[in-house]
Amino acid sequence: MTETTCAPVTVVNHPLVQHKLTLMREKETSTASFRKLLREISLLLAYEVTRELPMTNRRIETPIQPMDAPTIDGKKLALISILRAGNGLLDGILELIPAARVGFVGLYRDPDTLQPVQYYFKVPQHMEERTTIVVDPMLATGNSTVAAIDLLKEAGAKDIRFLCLLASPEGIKRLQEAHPDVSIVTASIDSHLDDHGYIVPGLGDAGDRMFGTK
Ligand SMILES: O=P(O)(O)OC[C@H]1O[C@H](OP(=O)(O)OP(=O)(O)O)[C@H](O)[C@@H]1O
Ligand SMILES: O=c1cc[nH]c(=O)[nH]1
Ligand SMILES: [Mg+2]
Repeated sequence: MTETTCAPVTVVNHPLVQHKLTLMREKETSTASFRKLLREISLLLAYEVTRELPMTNRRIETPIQPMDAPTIDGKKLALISILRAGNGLLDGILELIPAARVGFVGLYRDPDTLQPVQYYFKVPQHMEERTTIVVDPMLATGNSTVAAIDLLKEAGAKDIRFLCLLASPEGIKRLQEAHPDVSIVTASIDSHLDDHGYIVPGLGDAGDRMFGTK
């Protein structure tokens, strides 16, 4: 029997990330602070998720002499946010790579079935030519991420990475079974899911905490 080899799962253990994540987990943290921390963490996680981006050389002139210098071709990158909470990770990465193309997959998780319900889909053209980074702070059951990546692959995407803040072991297993080619970057793999599909210890509902809804 042949075993499927999965793309790597990277946990970003950097002290700055872990410190900010602890502040985000605390239930007394305000909506304003939560949003600010998510933005700050997104800049740090962007460093890891963009590590293997393809580079090209561009001819430039330094004050001393011409050289072929490495650059990222931002236009070849597609950043895909899973609405709503994905936007909290998107903004920081977009600030670092402003030329990136941006898409949105609108999904919410039905609280009873824990199945994703799609309400929006808009992605850049020529997805097959791009490196795609999908962002959503929470990988819980994995149903939302798997559904989003199903849709992105139907749209042509091939080279896909997934960035989240918190992952559950169940969500990682589900994503790896459905899409073993997709690498995962996260700030933490938490303990398990509770009976309502929430990550334990987690941070609660990321979208509600970002936007002050409930
Ligand atoms: O792995 P899953 O079990 O599918 O759960 C994770 C999903 O749940 C949250 O979104 P939610 O449905 O709350 O929508 P929101 O971002 O609009 O709040 C989260 O941002 C993920 O998209
Ligand atoms: O713990 C969880 C699970 C799903 N969605 C969230 O926002 N948090
Ligand atoms: Mg939510």
